[in-house]
Amino acid sequence: MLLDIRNADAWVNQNKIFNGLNLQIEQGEKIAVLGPNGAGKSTLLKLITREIYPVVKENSYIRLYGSETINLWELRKKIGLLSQDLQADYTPYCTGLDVVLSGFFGSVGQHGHLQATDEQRTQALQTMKQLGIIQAESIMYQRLSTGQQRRLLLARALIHQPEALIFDEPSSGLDPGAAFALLKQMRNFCRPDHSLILVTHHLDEIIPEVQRVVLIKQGKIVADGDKARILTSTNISLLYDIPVIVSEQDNWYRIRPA
Ligand SMILES: Nc1ncnc2c1ncn2[C@@H]1O[C@H](COP(=O)(O)OP(=O)(O)OP(=O)(O)O)[C@@H](O)[C@H]1O
Repeated sequence: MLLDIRNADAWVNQNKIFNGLNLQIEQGEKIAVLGPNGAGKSTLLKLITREIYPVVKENSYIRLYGSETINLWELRKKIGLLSQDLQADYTPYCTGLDVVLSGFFGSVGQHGHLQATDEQRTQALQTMKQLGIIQAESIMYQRLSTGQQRRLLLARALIHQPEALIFDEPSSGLDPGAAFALLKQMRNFCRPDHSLILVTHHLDEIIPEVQRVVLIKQGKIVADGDKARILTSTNISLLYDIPVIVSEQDNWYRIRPA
């Protein structure tokens, strides 16, 4: 099992975000997580990436790959992460190529004494070409646009061939061409043994490979199950407290005002 959260409480500063949270995700599952602003989606991802720890109490745990104490570096090898927070926290003083190479080391920015091999550099440059960001090879991160930074972080998330992708609003700041390239990368990644956890506000970036949808509101999972069963106009209207119409075509979903 990729993730097993049992009866977890979690606080962010003075705010209790989760109270007895339960969520299980099998290896190979592709899931989307939806919910209004402030619902707790990013906090959930931080519990998975160990940026936040749950309250220690009886009969409560978070297991990743079957372990409550998985080594952080092991975890980073297995996971490709892309989020707003990572983008904001990323150290400004490194080149585009360094950003992508840092994915091999699970580091943010400098990778200390670890030197990238020629093979890793070739691979990084190849991925940058595929994502249309090769021109940023020698440019400092801080001098790039939001969308360019995001493309680099996408390349960073994929470069070490992780088993699972954890993406928090990945298309934010991307132009349509880059957003479509992102969807293509996600689809290519979705082999049967690979897992995807996609937090999004955009139904149209829930790729057909996603089979399960989890709805979160005010720190509670209010619906969880098969995509077609969960992504209905009624459920999404209730989730966001506005009347919407959800439509589906060829396993792609769209939302519009009712
Ligand atoms: N640094 C912080 N200090 C205190 N409370 C915080 C902090 N960061 C987030 N929160 C609170 O935690 C709750 C959950 O936030 P979280 O970022 O997980 O929501 P989200 O569902 O990802 O929202 P969004 O769609 O806006 O990204 C919110 O109510 C927010 O006020």
